[in-house]
Amino acid sequence: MSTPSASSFTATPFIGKTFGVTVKGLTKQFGRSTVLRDINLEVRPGEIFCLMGPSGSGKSVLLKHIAGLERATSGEVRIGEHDASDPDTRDKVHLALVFQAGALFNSLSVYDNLALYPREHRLCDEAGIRERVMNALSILSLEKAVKKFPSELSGGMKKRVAIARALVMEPQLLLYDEPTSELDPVMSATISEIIATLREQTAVTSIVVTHDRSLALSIADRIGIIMDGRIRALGVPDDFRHPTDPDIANFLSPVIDLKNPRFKQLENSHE
Ligand SMILES: Nc1ncnc2c1ncn2[C@@H]1O[C@H](COP(=O)(O)OP(=O)(O)OP(=O)(O)O)[C@@H](O)[C@H]1O
Repeated sequence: MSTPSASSFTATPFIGKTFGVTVKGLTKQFGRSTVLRDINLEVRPGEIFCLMGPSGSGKSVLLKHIAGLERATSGEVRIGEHDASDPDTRDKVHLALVFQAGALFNSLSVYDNLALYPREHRLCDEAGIRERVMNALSILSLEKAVKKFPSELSGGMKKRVAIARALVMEPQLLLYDEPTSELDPVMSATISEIIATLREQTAVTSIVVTHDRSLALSIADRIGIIMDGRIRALGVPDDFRHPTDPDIANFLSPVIDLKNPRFKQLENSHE
């Protein structure tokens, strides 16, 4: 299988304008549970910002607010000068999401998965759609997969198709939710390289929710760590190589203690 590398593809710069994201005093409650607590954050135009944190800490909920898929209990999210929760913002900002599971339609070929958005939004005629789709597939070295169906693809190829589908939308803001989950280290490194190269070549602002420490340390301009609904640490990758905060250190390099009584409890729960 051919895997793309930074040097093996060239992206056409899509759209000159790119947007930053401002999160101000964002709090989100679901019923009685407070999931985000007074989040303040600035993602700069053209930046790769990696958002990390333990499971359940609120990363995906924050990403959904940026995508306009959740309404804040209080506070606000702005994309450039536009309110992220205003449905009209989607007409003004080309925003694309790369979801955890790839979210491809199994009944559609790779080509039709990519063509769906421009067809539904009547962005151009079929010849224009073909050009966009083939350009995105070539950027991700996926030309040979054009007629395949998602069930015929490996996990890494599905992630690349999901990124290609996002590119067809000519995004000015790209939101990735766990782009390397369930991938082996080589494919994870390839996806990281693709995210970095796309940003380099198209200047797209990229927000990446990830558990992948090596992805964040290798490609992020800045990293934010969210714990219990709050931004607990914010900095450049070098700040996180030898963290002094014990909670951050333990999150990034957990020490596994097999004598921990929790393991005994887990064992007993399976008896
Ligand atoms: N629609 C919802 N209704 C109620 N609770 C929700 C809803 N969406 C998320 N939550 C809760 O909000 C909390 C944070 O969820 P979120 O998906 O943001 O976590 P996460 O940090 O992305 O976790 P993971 O790394 O496991 O994906 C969780 O306790 C989750 O159960």
